[in-house]
Amino acid sequence: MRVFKFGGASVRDAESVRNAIQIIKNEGKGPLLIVVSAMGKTTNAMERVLIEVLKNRENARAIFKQVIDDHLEIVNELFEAESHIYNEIDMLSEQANEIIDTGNTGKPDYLYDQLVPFGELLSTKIFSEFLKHEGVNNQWFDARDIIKTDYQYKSANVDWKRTEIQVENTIAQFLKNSASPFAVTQGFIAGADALNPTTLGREGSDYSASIFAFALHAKNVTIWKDVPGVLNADPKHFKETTLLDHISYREAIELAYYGASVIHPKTIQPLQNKKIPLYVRSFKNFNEPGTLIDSSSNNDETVPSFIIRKDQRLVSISTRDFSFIVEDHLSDIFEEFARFRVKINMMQNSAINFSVSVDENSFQLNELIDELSKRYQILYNQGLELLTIRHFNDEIFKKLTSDRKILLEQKTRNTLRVLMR
Ligand SMILES: Nc1ncnc2c1ncn2[C@@H]1O[C@H](COP(=O)(O)OP(=O)(O)O)[C@@H](O)[C@H]1O
Ligand SMILES: N[C@@H](CC(=O)OP(=O)(O)O)C(=O)O
Repeated sequence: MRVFKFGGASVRDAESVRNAIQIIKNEGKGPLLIVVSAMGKTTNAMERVLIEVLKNRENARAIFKQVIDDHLEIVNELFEAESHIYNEIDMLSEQANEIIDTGNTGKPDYLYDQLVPFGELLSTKIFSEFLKHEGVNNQWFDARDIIKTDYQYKSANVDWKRTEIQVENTIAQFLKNSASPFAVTQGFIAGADALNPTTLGREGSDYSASIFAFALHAKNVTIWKDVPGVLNADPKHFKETTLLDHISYREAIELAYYGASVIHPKTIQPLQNKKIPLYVRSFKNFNEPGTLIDSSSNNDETVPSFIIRKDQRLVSISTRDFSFIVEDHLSDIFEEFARFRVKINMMQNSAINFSVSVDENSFQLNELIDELSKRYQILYNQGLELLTIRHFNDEIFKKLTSDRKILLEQKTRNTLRVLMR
């Protein structure tokens, strides 16, 4: 049993959908679960719909209509006019419009999880139908009924026991018994119960693929990307990059955690727990082997890797009365970060000061700072970059930081991190 995951870029238009189907046909045999994200930038558009539902319903309807029109444009290129897919899209459109019309009473995060999943529902209906159209019979599954979570809307936590039971009773049974063992489902979306859908956090479809693989005891997982595999740096920031053809789970989880956005950071743990290999491969050059991630760490240290997080804010939190920053203060400060859900990318403390680097666009950052300002003196620097180098050497470090002003620096045996202007 294998799992494939196609992200937004790999299904962003009719040609990409055709290409993805070609990959499935090329790679051949089932049993195969195919996890698909929303097409292109649909999730961003659905987030705009949500913002407007809370402000101006007419605008919300107009933005959602554009989402539907964009999907219909793709459908028109893929299917004949009498295809059943048009009814499916009408049905989804009606359901979403009903939420748009009635749904601004709940809390925003709850409403988010009601509405934003329509991106994935639309893409998977189209994908599954076109796969059939191209001769690969398959079954569509609604991940909201299968991946079970708690009620933490927008970044729900998986309930592994319930999820394993649901996967076994649905997708696993189907894949074991079907003459054409191909299943299609959504990434990113899940459900707390039958009436309350949830989502796993932005870009969470890689994680979905790994949850399904865990529950299915899959032989391996392949995530198809617009890059040749995991590179030693993001090609959007670095001109010259090297493919990491084989790295360990440990190396992959570190790279993802520091911000190598090619893999969602939560993806690795479930796979590592069951020793399921993960392949990251190019959907453009789908005959290339890409990157293999498994238990072997033999090649981890051969190439230095670079990760840049832009738009960082360094927040310095000091006691007002010159008392030491000790455990009481730290636990108070961490509690506030957790309450406002602001993620710390780097931290350092001194006698009376605790400094953290956070993403400038963290959702409730200003609210957090207002709260902390009631008890501490807060200073900050904006417009910074956080550079992480795995397996660094002095020459590389000097080259990348020579003309920069460094505000914070941390070094461990394998990792060097600098926050700089
Ligand atoms: N170390 C890295 N290696 C490869 N790609 C990286 C790396 N770091 C960041 N990326 C970026 O990740 C992108 C692919 O991930 P993403 O856009 O999330 O895929 P999808 O949404 O299709 O699943 C690439 O286009 C690339 O710019
Ligand atoms: N569609 C969701 C989930 C996801 O993972 O998408 P992608 O695989 O395109 O990053 C998002 O954009 O956040």
